[in-house]
Amino acid sequence: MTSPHPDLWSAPVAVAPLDATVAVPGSKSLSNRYLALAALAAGPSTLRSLLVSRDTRLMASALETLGVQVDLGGDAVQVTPAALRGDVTVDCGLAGTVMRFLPAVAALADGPVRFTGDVEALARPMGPLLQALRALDVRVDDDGEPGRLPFTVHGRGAVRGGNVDVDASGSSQFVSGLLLAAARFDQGLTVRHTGPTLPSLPHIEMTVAVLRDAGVVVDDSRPEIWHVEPGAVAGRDVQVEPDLSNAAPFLCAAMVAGGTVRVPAWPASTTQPGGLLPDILTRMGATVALDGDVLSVSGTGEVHGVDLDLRAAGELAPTIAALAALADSPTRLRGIAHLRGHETDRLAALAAEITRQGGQCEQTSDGLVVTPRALRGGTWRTYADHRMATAGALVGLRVPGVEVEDVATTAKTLPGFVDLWTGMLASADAGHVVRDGLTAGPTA
Ligand SMILES: O=C(O)C1=C[C@@H](OP(=O)(O)O)[C@@H](O)[C@H](O)C1
Ligand SMILES: C=C(OP(=O)(O)O)C(=O)O
Repeated sequence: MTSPHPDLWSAPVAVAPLDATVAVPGSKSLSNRYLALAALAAGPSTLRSLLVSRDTRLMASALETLGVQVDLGGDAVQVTPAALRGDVTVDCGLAGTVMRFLPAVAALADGPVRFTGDVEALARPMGPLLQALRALDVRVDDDGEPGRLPFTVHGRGAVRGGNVDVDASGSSQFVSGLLLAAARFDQGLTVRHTGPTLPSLPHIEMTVAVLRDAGVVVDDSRPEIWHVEPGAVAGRDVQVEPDLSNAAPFLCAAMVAGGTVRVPAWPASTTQPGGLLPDILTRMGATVALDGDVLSVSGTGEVHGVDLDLRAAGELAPTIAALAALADSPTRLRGIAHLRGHETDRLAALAAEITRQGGQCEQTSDGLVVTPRALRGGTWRTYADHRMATAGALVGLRVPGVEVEDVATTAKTLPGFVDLWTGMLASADAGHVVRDGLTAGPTA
């Protein structure tokens, strides 16, 4: 869609019920875990259907900078581990999975590793992770404001490990980032969460599952305590699941426009928080069915409000909030105070943009209340946040005149978003699968 303003994308309005099958590229969270772990493994890995997006390219480049060989070309990504070298700089961009997963890896390098990132990344919380590393006798220098990017981790080739406390109420990634490297610490590691709330538990369970699949022994039998035994990480040949959080706006499109959207290769079981979508969307009025490995969501255009604790799946909040703005009753989203430290302050951003369209959306201490109102269209700002962009596209399906600012920000996790979205609107299925052609290897 063209817009009179070069930085604005005119979100297309749905003019007929949808009938589309959309192949969503690989999971960002799984892709970056597999990459980081493959770099620490005892042998090479083959990663199939890995997501190729800004966040995974940043991870791959960072690992290459540290001396690991990562071949992103071809049908499958090959990773050949090596001794990690220091005296390098890692660009984290805006990727939480890079800025939180690689500091503990960098502690195993043979010299200083400086971490930098986008200007928006400088606001994201890092303190509890850096404190935990210091408690493990890893030297970390603040190169700017304490507890934020940029900082330098002084790798010494080895980390003692042992026990460490971390307050992960700001991000589950602090726990995941410690656990991912822990098998390579001399004594392994026991991590205990000390904060008042723990967001995104499925993402921690994902870390544990990925470690176990690589032969690492993890004890997670005690609540909010994880123990990783020291030992070798096995190189692996893995198939990456599609990104279920990125599937969310497409599935929600069927609810807004009416009709059906199908996503193939839906996993039978998953640690991705998007696994909660069938239940959430059913509560909001969708008809959801799993036929083999194809998830289909059908809607009538009628959407119901919900009262939802999204603590486990905060990543879904922008999509659900946009959907809620088009509902027939109010929605309350709870348990997501930590979204204030995501790509942007997502609670403020969602409240501002829904309000700018004529809607009503108020922040609470730990979430949002969305009260549906007739929307009028207008500029939808995105604040460098990929999920704000896809949320704007969803609103635009129903509301004429929504102009999404910097839709290119979707490249963080879904570079083919605009083509997939317009392909979904153009498709009258007949077995045709809308895909982006960017993912390494087959997606379905
Ligand atoms: O570990 C991961 O892959 C992620 C964990 C979550 O982070 P928070 O716990 O900071 O919300 C999630 O929101 C993010 O998109 C990905
Ligand atoms: C919070 C997110 O990303 P990150 O991995 O950068 O934290 C997200 O993708 O919604």
